[in-house]
Amino acid sequence: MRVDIVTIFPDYLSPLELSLVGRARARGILDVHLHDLRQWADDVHRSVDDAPYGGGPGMVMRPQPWWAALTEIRALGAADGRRPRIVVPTPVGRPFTQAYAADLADVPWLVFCCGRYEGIDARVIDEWADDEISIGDYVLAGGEVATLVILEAVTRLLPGVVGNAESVTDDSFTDGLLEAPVYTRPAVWGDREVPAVLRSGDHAAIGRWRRAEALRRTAQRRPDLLARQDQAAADDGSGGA
Ligand SMILES: O[C@H]1NC=Nc2ccccc21
Repeated sequence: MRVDIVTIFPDYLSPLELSLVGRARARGILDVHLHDLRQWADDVHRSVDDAPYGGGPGMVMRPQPWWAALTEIRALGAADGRRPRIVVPTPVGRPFTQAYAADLADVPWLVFCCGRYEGIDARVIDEWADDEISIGDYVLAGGEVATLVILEAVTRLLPGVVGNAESVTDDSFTDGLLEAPVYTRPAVWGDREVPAVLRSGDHAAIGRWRRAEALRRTAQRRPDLLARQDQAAADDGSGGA
């Protein structure tokens, strides 16, 4: 997978050199290219923002640098007919979910546009954005952190990135439930003991315990996920969660 990221703060993306994504890059599974938006700004001050029409607080990112940047990046694929899927992380986007990550993991070339200020001129979004994605209902200062979140979730789904393929399929949200609690040695820590069933060696009982804990946790913390499960079950006629 090729990923291009356009930002006015390239250093903000340096975590992509570390850990899971860093290893995927070192192994050639992911090919990341960072671009400083300012290199395309057409004025001597390299300005990327301006006052919003209609007034209001803050500044808006100008169309010209984005248009030039995305035109040049898209042209990289012209020779061999490749076209990127252009993603704009934004608070007004579609919610990012595990299913959305799985969708993006199948795309050979992603381009992330990191907005700052009050956002990017709407004409850029209208013309160029294939996806507008929100990572949650809270306010960040820009799209860089959201791009890191989206890229980590997508990268771990790429073949060969996560050693134990099972840990990708049975983690939270993949089966629609929150994961059960996890434990490791020692068996007793202070006055707290690991649930005996997990040390019983009875894998059927362990599976039942984990499922019950996942359902209990999900009902307690994310009843919305259970409702989604029940609706999905109703749609395909099978039993509830
Ligand atoms: O405000 C944030 N909420 C959710 N997603 C975002 C993506 C880019 C910029 C800002 C946000």
